Amino acid sequence: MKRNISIIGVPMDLGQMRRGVDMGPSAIRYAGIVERLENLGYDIKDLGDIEIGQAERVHNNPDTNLRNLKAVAEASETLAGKVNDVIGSGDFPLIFGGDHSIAIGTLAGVSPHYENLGVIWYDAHGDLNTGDTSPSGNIHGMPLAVSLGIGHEDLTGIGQSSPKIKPENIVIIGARSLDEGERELIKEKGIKVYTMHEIDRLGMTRVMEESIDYLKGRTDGVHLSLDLDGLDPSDAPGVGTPVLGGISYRESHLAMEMLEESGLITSAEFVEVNPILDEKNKTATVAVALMGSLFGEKLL
Ligand SMILES: NC(=[NH2+])NCCC[C@H](N)C(=O)O
Ligand SMILES: [Mn+2]
Ligand SMILES: [Mn+2]
Repeated sequence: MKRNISIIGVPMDLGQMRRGVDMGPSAIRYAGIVERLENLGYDIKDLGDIEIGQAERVHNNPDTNLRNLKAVAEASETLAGKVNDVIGSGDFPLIFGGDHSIAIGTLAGVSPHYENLGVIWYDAHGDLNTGDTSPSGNIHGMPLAVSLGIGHEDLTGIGQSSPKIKPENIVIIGARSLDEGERELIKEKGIKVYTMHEIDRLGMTRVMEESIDYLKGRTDGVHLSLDLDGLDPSDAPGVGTPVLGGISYRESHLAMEMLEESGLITSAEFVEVNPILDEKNKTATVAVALMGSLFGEKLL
């Protein structure tokens, strides 16, 4: 892992309807992320939060089924530029959400730097909806589709080119809630998914070994997009769309440690921490602990 990390906070809550997820970046900082990483010997630059337009927090647009499209698209463009600059400067970009719609901007900023960008999508959901398939109109359920070049052009058109990633370079881990259109897309594109079924059956060790092996051979950089709702709600209660039966805290630590050992990860984001829904900042604290493991924290 690179020794210099630049942090970008994205207080985005327009990709979904629950208030409070815009306070995620503050909660993660309050839980001590900077000191935690500095203690591991990293040089941290906290670039602060990007500004989110509060413009039209509205009802759904019936033509597109995309809530707050304009404001989400603008923030994504800004984030893409910042992430692009961070990688250009040689630093490791570490992004704090905010809801998962921010991955549209993150991946738009990361992708120009790699021929074959890999993505690990650690999430209860596929986030593979479009306006046509989404049951909610919430853009946080769409970023992975957008990054594949599927969806509204105001979103797929962000950054320098589209698509940002190829379907064969994606691994989804922790899925247990997929909409019909998402299931179809996964089959059509042959996206590799480890659902909770595989995690139960194979164990997290094997899931991560296989994921790492799979991505190692075909990618020249791997982005980790970790939605805290990938974890079980008992370990990460402060999320807007919790789904029972998730990945445990322990399994998640193991996953982060194995990623660290692999040396594969070149950028990362931690999203969907919602302090209003949380219990004493537990979810932000879990996020910080997982980042500790991802960046090499060891007991002995
Ligand atoms: N990033 C997330 N938490 N996404 C949840 C998405 C839920 C549902 N699939 C939807 O499209 O609305
Ligand atoms: Mn999710
Ligand atoms: Mn998600």
